[in-house]
Amino acid sequence: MLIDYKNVNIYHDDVHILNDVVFHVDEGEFIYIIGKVGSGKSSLLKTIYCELDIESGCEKAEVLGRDLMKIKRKEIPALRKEMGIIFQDFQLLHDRTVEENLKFVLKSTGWKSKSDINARIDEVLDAVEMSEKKYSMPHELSGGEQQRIAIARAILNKPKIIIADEPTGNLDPDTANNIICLLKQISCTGTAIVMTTHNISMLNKYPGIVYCCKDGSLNDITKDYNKIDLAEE
Ligand SMILES: Nc1ncnc2c1ncn2[C@@H]1O[C@H](COP(=O)(O)OP(=O)(O)OP(=O)(O)O)[C@@H](O)[C@H]1O
Repeated sequence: MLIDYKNVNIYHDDVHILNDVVFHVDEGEFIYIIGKVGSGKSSLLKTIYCELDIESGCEKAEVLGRDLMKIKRKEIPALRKEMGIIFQDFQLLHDRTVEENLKFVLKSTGWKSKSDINARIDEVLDAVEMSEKKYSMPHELSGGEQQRIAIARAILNKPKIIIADEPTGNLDPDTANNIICLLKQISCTGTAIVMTTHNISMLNKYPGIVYCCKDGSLNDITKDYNKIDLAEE
């Protein structure tokens, strides 16, 4: 199991955000986290990549074999290296080309060989169908293209999990559709995708496991998500 949370409590300072969270992720799973604004979706994701601490006393909080209640600060970069993280606002470096954005990540995660670096960059750009934009600057790309590059960056180190916080939040419906389709294809290669979204129409189009944050709880609603009024979420 890649993520194993049992009765995890999530706080911001003293404010309780989610109670008794039970959350599991296995290889290749495609997981949506839905819920209203402020319901705790991003907070849950932040615990997974250790931006938000999990306090001791929970039953189990494991990500990629690490116990998040015991993990040390210095161990966090190695854990993050094993996951890809994608944000709504892409977060590319705007002072350099697409190729240099990708090279920067590879070099800072220990890649040394120039030929390996170049080959991996070509592979990921091909995977997201952006080979032609290798030498473009981020500002020369559309929002959807920038998100594709952010996905290329996230898969550089062949992560076991991709965490995506509203990856289609800034995109028009067609472009959003393409991005979810791309993430779905990536999940078919064995990488688990955990994604927050307000884009409920995708849930039918690209089925997956659906969790909902509501009233301080996280519930697996996969079996009945189309029976509840998702227009509210
Ligand atoms: N850094 C912070 N410090 C204190 N409280 C925070 C912090 N970040 C978020 N919160 C609070 O935690 C709650 C959950 O926020 P979170 O961002 O997880 O919600 P969300 O479901 O992701 O919302 P959205 O759909 O708007 O992204 C909100 O009440 C928010 O105000």
